[in-house]
Parts: sequence; structure tokens; C-alpha cells
Amino acid sequence: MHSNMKTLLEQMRITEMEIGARKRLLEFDDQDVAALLRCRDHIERRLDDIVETFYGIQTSNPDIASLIGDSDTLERLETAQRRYIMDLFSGAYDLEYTNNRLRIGLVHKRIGVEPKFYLSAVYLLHRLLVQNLNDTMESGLELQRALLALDKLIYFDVTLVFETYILSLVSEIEAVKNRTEEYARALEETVAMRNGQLRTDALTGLTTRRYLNEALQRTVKAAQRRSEPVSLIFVDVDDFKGLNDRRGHAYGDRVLTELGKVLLETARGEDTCVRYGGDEFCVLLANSTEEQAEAAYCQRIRRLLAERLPEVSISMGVVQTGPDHFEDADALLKSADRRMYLNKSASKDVAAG
Ligand SMILES: Nc1nc2c(ncn2[C@@H]2O[C@H](COP(=O)(O)OP(=O)(O)OP(=O)(O)O)[C@@H](O)[C@H]2O)c(=O)[nH]1
Repeated sequence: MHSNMKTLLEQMRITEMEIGARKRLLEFDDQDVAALLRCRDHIERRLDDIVETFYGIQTSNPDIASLIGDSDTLERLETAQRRYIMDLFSGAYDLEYTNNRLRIGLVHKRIGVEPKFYLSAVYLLHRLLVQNLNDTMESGLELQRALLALDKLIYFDVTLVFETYILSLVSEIEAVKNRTEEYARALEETVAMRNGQLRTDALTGLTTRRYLNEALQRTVKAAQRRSEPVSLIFVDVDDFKGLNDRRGHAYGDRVLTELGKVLLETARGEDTCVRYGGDEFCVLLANSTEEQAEAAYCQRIRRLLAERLPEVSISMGVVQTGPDHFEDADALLKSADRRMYLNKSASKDVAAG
């Protein structure tokens, strides 16, 4: 058996047993085989005539004519049609016969022959065969048997052709489904990547301002449940523009990165360190009063920074909310920023003497 033939039959799960079962469903038996075989010579004598009439009628329909296309294709189709007609009366309705019908189904689907055209062609061929058998055979039981057997065999073939249509459609749908899933996965990855970039500041690795509000709400809610205070530190580098101008932008970046590290090292797991924008940072401290934030955090931040970047100074503003009354996120941010600004102004005044 040819290997392609094996796969097509395997794909359709058609075995000798399955063919037998299908024949039984249509009550197609040895008597039918014999009846068809007896017609063989009659049909063979009229073969050219039948095929010519068939394609004469088919090509008179402009839709079918355009499906067929050129005269080479027509010739190939005529040859295939001759073979098929002789197959119908060959008496051998086995795996090879079945595979040929499956192949016809696939070819029809591939070149876009719609079921209505396929079925009308089957109808036409059936009509021409019946007409020729009526003309050439004596009327009687034998002819009746042959016509009934032909009906059964054509049902057998049409079923196979339609099953390949369906199989082919299902695999097209599967392919589209796979492509859609692939596209959705790629899209999800892109979105996840973008979200990741937005959630984390690329330079310092701290949380971005976009997620500060989310963190504030989460921390304040937890603090409300536990009646704990929350503190927010607003941090701003002094004269960062001057540092950038004097020492270059790359140095400025290093200052921001180092400050980010210091903030992270100082904070605990439940705290949130945010790059608010430019040279401004926030640290959100869970379960911390303003005094604790000043004493434990602000001092440590200053000490670490002095060790690592002695030429850089920062200003900080600390505010507390809770445990009895909690301010909303915006108000908390505004007052921390104001405190930082007041502290910065005070130290500028001191520096100015
Ligand atoms: N190197 C570097 N510079 C940045 C970055 N983002 C913002 N800047 C610069 O940071 C500077 C912030 O300047 P200002 O807002 O005037 O603040 P300042 O110079 O620190 O002044 P004061 O806050 O009054 O001390 C601007 O010159 C920005 O261009 C960054 O990612 N890297």
C-alpha cells in the first residue's frame, strides 16, 4: 500500500473492518457487487459518451466552468472521471477504492469546490449512468438490482467525500485556533513586560510613582485593620541639577542608583520604596510613627549616604497618619512634600548664613 494512502485512511480511521461496517449500514452485499459487475461492459462501451455529456453539461454552468479553468485541467478531470466510472463497476470496493474517494474529497476541498457543486455533479453522473443502463440493458430484475446497487455505492462514496471535507475544515479551524492562541500568548507577554517596566523604575529598581497610590492604599488599609500608624518619608536630592551640570549626567544617574540602594537597604520587607520622579523618592513605612521614622530611618539613610556619597546631601520630610484617623493618599503625599520643602529651605537658609 502507498504510504500517503495509509495516512489518509489512518487519519479517517478507516480499516477493512470499517469498510465492511459501512457497507452493512447501506445493505451493500455480494449481490450488489455482482449486479454492478454485470453492468461493466455496457458502461465501458458508453464511457466516452457519458464523460463527454457530463462535462458538456457541467461546463455550461459559468461557475463550474470557472472552477475547472483551462482545457488541461478539463482533460485531467475527464481521465479521472473515466477511471471513477469504471471503478464503480469494478466489483472491488476495498481499501484502495475507499482511499481514492477520500483523495477526491480532499482535492475538491482544496480547490474550493463547494458541496452544492459536488452534489450536483454526483446527481448528474448518477442520472447519466441510470439513463445509459436503462438504454442498454433489458428491463427486469437484473437492471433493478444494478440500479439499487449503484445508489448504495454512490451513497458510500458521498459519505467518504463529505467526511474528508469535514476533516479538512476541522484542521483549518484547529490551525486558526493555534495561530490565535499563539498571538494571544505573545500579546500577554508584551503586556506583562510593559507592566513590569512600569511597575519598576529602570534606573533604580524601585517601585514607580504609578504604583505608589496602590501601595499607599494597601498599607493604609492594613494599618486601619490593625490600628497601627503609617509614616511617609519624602526624599529629594539637594541641588541635583547642579550635580548633573558639574559632574555630568552619568554621575547624576549613579547618585540616583546609590540613593535607591540606600533606601532599599534601610527599609524592611513590608515598606515600599518609590522613585517618585527625577531626584524625588518616597518611602512608605508600615507600623511606624513619625518619631520612629525620623530616628530609625532618616538617620540611617543619612549615615549610609554620607559613607557612600559624601558630596551629596538630601532633604527629607516625614508625616504620619493613623492609628486613629487616616488621611487619604493625596493629602499624605502633599504634606510630606511640604515638610521636605520646608526642611530644604531651612537648610538652604543655614547654608546662606
Ligand atoms: N542624571 C539624571 N538626572 C535626572 C534624571 N531625572 C531627572 N533629572 C534631572 O534632575 C534635575 C532635578 O532638578 P530640580 O528639580 O531643579 O531639583 P534640584 O536641582 O535638586 O533642586 P532642589 O530640589 O531645589 O535642590 C533636573 O535637572 C533633571 O534634568 C535622571 O534619571 N538622571
